Amino acid sequence: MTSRVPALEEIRRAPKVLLHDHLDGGLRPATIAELADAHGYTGLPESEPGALGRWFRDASDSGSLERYLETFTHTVAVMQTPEALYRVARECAEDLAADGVVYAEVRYAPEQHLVQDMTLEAVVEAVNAGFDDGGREHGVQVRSLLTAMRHQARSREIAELAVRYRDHGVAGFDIAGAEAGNPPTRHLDAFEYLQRENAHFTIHAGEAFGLPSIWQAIQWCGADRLGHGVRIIDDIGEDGAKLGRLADYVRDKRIPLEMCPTSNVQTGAARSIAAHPIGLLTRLRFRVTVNTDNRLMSGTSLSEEFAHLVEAFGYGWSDLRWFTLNAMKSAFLHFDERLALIDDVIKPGFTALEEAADRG
Ligand SMILES: O=c1[nH]cnc2c1ncn2[C@@H]1O[C@H](CO)[C@@H](O)[C@H]1O
Ligand SMILES: [Zn+2]
Repeated sequence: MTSRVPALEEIRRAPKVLLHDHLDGGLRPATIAELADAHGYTGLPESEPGALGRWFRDASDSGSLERYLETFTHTVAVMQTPEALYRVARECAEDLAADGVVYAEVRYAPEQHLVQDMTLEAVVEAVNAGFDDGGREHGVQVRSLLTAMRHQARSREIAELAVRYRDHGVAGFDIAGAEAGNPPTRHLDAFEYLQRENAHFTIHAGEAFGLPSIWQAIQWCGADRLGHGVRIIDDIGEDGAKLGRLADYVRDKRIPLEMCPTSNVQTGAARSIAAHPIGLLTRLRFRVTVNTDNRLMSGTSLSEEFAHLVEAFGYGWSDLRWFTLNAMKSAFLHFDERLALIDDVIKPGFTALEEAADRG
């Protein structure tokens, strides 16, 4: 039986789409502990998996993006060999499938995995193999997005890497890291190159910094989607009555917002889930998508993010279907492939759940 108010266990069965999830933010605590042991990494704050998982969540609850990002030192430290990357990617696919995700774009920064002299290509191939094998075994399609770190200077090189692997598991490009002081225009060269190559990219913008960052990402860099984009709210009147020119542009052009509610509460970009701009942006029919950001640091899953929104805003099955269709339409996948997933997987899956809810 399915209920009218979607319950967590039912949401898990819905065919979902995830566009914003970091590979190095989604490891299983037990895997971190085992890899640390195997590779002689002694820097972990806790050794027992349960305590380690709690440590990541608590340490990420600081209200500051910079402090949130410090926790990645530990996950990146244990992802420095092809075997470790393969395992982490394969388990990621397994965990997403267990949560009912049918299509995912998972991102990571290849330049952070070169400590033991792997080449950038070896990094990409190890992750791709993990996604392929895990995806095939558990029934989920996982593509990667290659991230360049915004405080570093390798974005052009990483953009070229993304183009080289565009037909081999890599769906696009992204920049991430501390936003304040590192505007997207620092990487204009990479974005202009990607545009010339007809390639897709998203930019973390409007998370820890406001409208200028979003404006640059769209109007200077040409981003297809916005990572977070929560601060677009600064260009919208209190009750949504009046949109500024940038907010109008984002809505008119249907620019997808990759929203990550729990992560935003942890980094201080929103006060609570109930106070998260996703409520207003959804009412105003921006192209909102729901995402996890970092399942480990936020102790979450896509189903749990949906369940939080159901609780805070009273969303029903039709809203969850709408978020999912928004995400699938916004994926960096060819149009015919998006359509096939919508027609063959997403719509029938949601219809079955909705019909069961009507009968129940
Ligand atoms: O919400 C976020 N905002 C900005 N950067 C992030 C966020 N989550 C993770 N990373 C950064 O992206 C890198 C590659 O995956 C991570 O190592 C982390 O530093
Ligand atoms: Zn992110």
